[in-house]
Amino acid sequence: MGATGRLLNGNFDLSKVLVFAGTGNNGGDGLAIARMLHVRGVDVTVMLTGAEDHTSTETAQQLKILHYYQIPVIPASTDLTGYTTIVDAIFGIGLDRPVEGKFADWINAINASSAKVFSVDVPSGLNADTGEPQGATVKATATSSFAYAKNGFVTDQGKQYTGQLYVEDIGVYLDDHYEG
Ligand SMILES: NC(=O)C1=CN([C@@H]2O[C@H](COP(=O)(O)OP(=O)(O)OC[C@H]3O[C@@H](n4cnc5c(N)ncnc54)[C@H](O)[C@@H]3O)[C@@H](O)[C@H]2O)[C@@H](O)CC1
Ligand SMILES: [K+]
Repeated sequence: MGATGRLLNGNFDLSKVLVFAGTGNNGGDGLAIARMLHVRGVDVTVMLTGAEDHTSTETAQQLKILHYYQIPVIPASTDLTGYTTIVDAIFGIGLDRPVEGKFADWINAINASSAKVFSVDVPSGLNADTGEPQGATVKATATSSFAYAKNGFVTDQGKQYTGQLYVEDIGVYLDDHYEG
């Protein structure tokens, strides 16, 4: 079952969903989830942490598709009133420095909201290798991790951030190798 399936499994109130997306590929995964929820009739809004013309190639492609579907894409904000589920797609394994400033404000707002939080690949702000928070870090209700459970998710500290952990098969494995 993919990440979207975890959201559709009945444990999340999907009356009004917010996808909080970064401009890297983790955000792109969030945008793909937004589209899949939209085509299933879910009311979904996307908040983007940066400018639309400063996204990764994959994320730019996903944005184009969202615009085709007329899914609302608005600037990131700390006003999260009314959302029943928040999909956290700000940072994944590309986190490379502590989370500060407006990113910390957004993550603190996500943690303070009454919505359930579903993290894409990694709870944003968590160092996936060590399980240590790098500044403000999302505390998820559940996390769908792609391909394998990161080392940091099995530490006592890491588990406090991932919530229920799912591992999604995306067709890549740790022992993949090529013989040529
Ligand atoms: N690598 C792979 O094989 C795959 C990656 N995928 C997705 O791609 C993600 C990784 O994507 P990326 O490498 O684009 O990285 P991310 O999307 O995790 O984040 C990278 C962006 O965040 C910025 N950033 C990092 N730390 C920051 C901080 N503390 N404050 C502000 N900005 C910060 C970086 O400058 C960069 O712009 C994975 O977590 C996963 O969701 C999946 O789509 C499947 C395959
Ligand atoms: K994330």
